[in-house]
Amino acid sequence: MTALILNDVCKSFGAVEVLRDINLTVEEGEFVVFVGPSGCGKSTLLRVIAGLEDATSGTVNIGGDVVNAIPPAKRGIAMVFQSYALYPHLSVRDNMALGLKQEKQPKSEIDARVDKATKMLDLGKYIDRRPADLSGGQRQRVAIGRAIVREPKLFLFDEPLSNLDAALRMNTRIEIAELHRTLSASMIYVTHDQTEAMTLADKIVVLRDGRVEQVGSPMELYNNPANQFVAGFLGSPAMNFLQRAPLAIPPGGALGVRPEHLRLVPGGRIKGRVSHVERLGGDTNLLVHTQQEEALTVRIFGQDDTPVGADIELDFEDAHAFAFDDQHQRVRS
Ligand SMILES: Nc1ncnc2c1ncn2[C@@H]1O[C@H](COP(=O)(O)OP(=O)(O)OP(=O)(O)O)[C@@H](O)[C@H]1O
Repeated sequence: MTALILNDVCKSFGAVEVLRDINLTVEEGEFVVFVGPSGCGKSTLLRVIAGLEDATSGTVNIGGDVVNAIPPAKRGIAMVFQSYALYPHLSVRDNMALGLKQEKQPKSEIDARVDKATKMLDLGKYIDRRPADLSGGQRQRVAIGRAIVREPKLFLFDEPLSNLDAALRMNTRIEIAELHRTLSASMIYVTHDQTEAMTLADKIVVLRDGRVEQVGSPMELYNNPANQFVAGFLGSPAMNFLQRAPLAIPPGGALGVRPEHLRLVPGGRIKGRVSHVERLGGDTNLLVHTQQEEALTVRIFGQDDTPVGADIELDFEDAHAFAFDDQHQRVRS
């Protein structure tokens, strides 16, 4: 059974079109990430799937049923928000159990599901605490636990890690990936963080201005971007785009080369001067001002002692370069 099918979903707020003709399928057990810049419509799309917003047109099909007219609580989904949305006066246990109590599930069933989620998320020590007595990461685990006990057909995550610091974000990201493996559940996850998208997704949906730019596995999008926007959005440091390139490109177009594909090579086709160096320990990023008056980034694996101001020569394998036309679409040779 397919977990979700969106057919021509549009959403406007008044005269403002926020989502345009979204078509998308999420297979059973798939982890799908919506990614895109701020304001592109990621959260609105998730809220339309959840039923927190109505689609202006188009259909939302969850687990085989068109749910446009069905309220959120009856859609078989569970949502985890950035803000946790826990009840402050309830304990961890009661926060997790509340939805099941409202569904009038028998007490033995509620206890069994809450115990299972508590073990899965290692929340045993905190079970009687209130949210105010938990860290941000623990609160988010409770919010995830509350979703798990519902045993939904589809999990929806709206930037769940945004309020956590970097180390905790990474740990919680790994926990979410493990959870997905354990539960084999269908999950949709919204983020503007491309690392989360790349590491968690079976399938990434890149959105821009309310439209789907490209859908594919992380490596498909990385290795085979359909256009300049996707090419520049995924990858850190971002892909370089050269207008005055050492290879033939369409008039008004650009040549994309990822920073890790540029090499310092005596006699290389690109000549420039190092304007800044970022030494990250494991990697070194050189910012280079080329003789063609373009700026680019070179990523060198490991430590490198090239100083600021050095004149350097760079090159890349032609197979690693992407050509884009003046409409920013990929040109395949
Ligand atoms: N209730 C609303 N009324 C009017 N406009 C809205 C409403 N909700 C969202 N928008 C607009 O819709 C657009 C998409 O917003 P949305 O929150 O879905 O973007 P997003 O991609 O999730 O952004 P972010 O990453 O910043 O959270 C924005 O321009 C926003 O201002």
